[in-house]
Amino acid sequence: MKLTIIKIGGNVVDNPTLRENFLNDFAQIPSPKILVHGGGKIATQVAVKLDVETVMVEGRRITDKAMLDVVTMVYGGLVNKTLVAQLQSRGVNTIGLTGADAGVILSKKRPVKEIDYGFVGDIEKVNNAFIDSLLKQNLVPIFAPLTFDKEGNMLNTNADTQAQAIAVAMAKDYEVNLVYCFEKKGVLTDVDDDNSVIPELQKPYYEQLKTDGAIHTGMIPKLDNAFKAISEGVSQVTICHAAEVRLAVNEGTAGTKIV
Ligand SMILES: Nc1ncnc2c1ncn2[C@@H]1O[C@H](COP(=O)(O)OP(=O)(O)O)[C@@H](O)[C@H]1O
Ligand SMILES: CC(=O)N[C@@H](CCC(=O)OP(=O)(O)O)C(=O)O
Repeated sequence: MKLTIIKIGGNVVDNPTLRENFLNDFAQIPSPKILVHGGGKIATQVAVKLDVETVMVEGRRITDKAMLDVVTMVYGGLVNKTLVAQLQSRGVNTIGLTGADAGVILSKKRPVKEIDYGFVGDIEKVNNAFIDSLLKQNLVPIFAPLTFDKEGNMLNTNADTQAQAIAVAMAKDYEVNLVYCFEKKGVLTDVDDDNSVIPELQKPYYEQLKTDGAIHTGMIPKLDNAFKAISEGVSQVTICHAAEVRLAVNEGTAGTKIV
């Protein structure tokens, strides 16, 4: 059986037009389906208001106790519950979850090496049977990028990684189609030119573009996760513009396909 897993990033969540159109499209995608959201941009804005400094290293947020409080409020509360309500109004029976709810995504606090990331979690286990039980009740799970550990901590977890881990876990029982939606038309050879979409991306070309500096910043962890998903049993992985999500899901003709 097919399962569609869509990830949306902070630039989509934070843009009213993009978000509204995306939610209309998401509502039309056949179930079973899962939504994973980010929200890094909103967390940074709220942190400014609360006088908490944002530090990012290689696309990951250094999460001290004050920042953990911010991301728990923003991802687990504001963003997650707003998306739940907005999809409910479109007739989609959503249930919003962090990884701590029902113990669905267990993590380990990232060990301190050269860098102390603070309360950042590396995923150890996804309870795919629990997620499956939600899907079998015709619910649509919406995951916030938060996990938990056995010591009672909430942990901040990159949303691209969370989507990959959920997709890999669900691939045991489903033919999973994982779609990363963001604000560009796909993986580009020139990041400033939306007409330079790479239709199909293989690992060697990715490595070359990375070396050349054409692929950088947030696209690197996204692609590392995309290739991991494909190598661990996910049937299809696409990176595309949020406005093209239905094309990507229904026709497989939008954005960049990872092969
Ligand atoms: N070759 C590339 N093609 C497209 N985007 C790229 C590329 N290289 C770097 N990027 C950057 O990666 C960003 C996407 O990563 P990120 O900001 O983490 O997305 P999200 O928040 O949606 O997960 C784009 O906004 C773009 O600035
Ligand atoms: C550990 C870590 O970096 N977590 C991310 C989680 C949010 C996220 O991934 O949001 P986007 O998809 O919008 O980038 C962060 O706090 O920024």
